[in-house]
Amino acid sequence: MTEHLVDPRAPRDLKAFIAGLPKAELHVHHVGSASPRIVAELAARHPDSKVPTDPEALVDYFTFTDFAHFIEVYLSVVDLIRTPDDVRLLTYEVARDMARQQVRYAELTITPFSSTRRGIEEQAFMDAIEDARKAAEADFGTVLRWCFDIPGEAGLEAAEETTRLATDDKLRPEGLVSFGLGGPEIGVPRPQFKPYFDRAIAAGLRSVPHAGETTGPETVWDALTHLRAERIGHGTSSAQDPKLLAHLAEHRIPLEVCPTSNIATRAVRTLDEHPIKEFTRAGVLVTINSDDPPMFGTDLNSEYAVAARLLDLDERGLADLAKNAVEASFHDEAGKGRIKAEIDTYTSAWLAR
Ligand SMILES: O=C(O)c1cccc(C(=O)CC[C@H]2O[C@@H](n3cnc4c(=O)[nH]cnc43)[C@H](O)[C@@H]2O)c1
Ligand SMILES: [Zn+2]
Repeated sequence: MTEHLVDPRAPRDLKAFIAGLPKAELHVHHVGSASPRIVAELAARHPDSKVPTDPEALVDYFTFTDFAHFIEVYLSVVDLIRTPDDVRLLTYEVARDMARQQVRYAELTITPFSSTRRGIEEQAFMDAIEDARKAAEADFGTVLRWCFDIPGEAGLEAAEETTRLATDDKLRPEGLVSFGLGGPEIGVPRPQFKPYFDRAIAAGLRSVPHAGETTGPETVWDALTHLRAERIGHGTSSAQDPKLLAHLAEHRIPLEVCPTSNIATRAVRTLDEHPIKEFTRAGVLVTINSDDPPMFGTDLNSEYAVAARLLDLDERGLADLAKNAVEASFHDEAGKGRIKAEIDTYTSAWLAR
């Protein structure tokens, strides 16, 4: 599956290099990572769902007219996750798919509000993700960490619930490192979430809201000013504001760039028009991510191949890109050092062949 998804325009050797390159992923959604294999298994458990299980039909189902349509389809897949065992299966199998792509570390964005409001008991939800996290690390060697995000469109009730789940000492899972804000941006101003981000940050979580995916650069400024963002999810429209690009570069605020996602949700018209090159030219730290890979017909390896083409990168350039993600992650310093050393060893061995 991974092989045919890699950008067919990337030189063949570069594809093989990417496939073996140790990687970290910082922007990837839990439910949005459910592969056709996982969706089929969940749908078999809950046959009343309208989500097709046939992979051919899924390709059509995962073709979006706009961002609102994407969220509608996304929530129909959320409806397939009904029990703690569904949560565990999804999480563990997503880690298996990541390990196949040599992902050593991933921060998975989870929306606990969507699950608890659908009736999954909160402690059982936390136990399921933690159980899967530990099993995935033991079985596949992939380290998982969590970002709990507020589904902004669901309002302040969702913000309150997400903050409570993320900061309650008894509930808060060990793997939780960050706090986010997802869903549509239009009509969902960032500043209203300041009190919730303040509480999450006070509890030791890092701030990583989505911003500038479907609205302009002012949303990115809001995320920086009001939500004290340490990284920006997407930040695509930052390219429209040179002062903002300079600020991101100066303050080393990384962007979590997800090129194919931006095309699939029609935030950007074509890959060739994607502003990633403007980001690197301005000195902004760019990380490459897949967002909701099966829904967008991609995977992390394909996104690296896209980046190689758009940024004209060779193997060393790709290795630097992979190291950017490790550097921008919230992994501990020892863990970061191990993955960066592995990237260097792999790259040197590849180039010495
Ligand atoms: O769960 C609900 O009942 C609910 C009610 C109202 C609104 C929502 C949402 O807006 C959920 C959004 C959902 O989308 C996830 N997501 C996945 N990919 C992206 C992305 O590229 N940009 C923004 N959000 C994204 C997000 O994590 C939320 O889980 C839910
Ligand atoms: Zn996202």
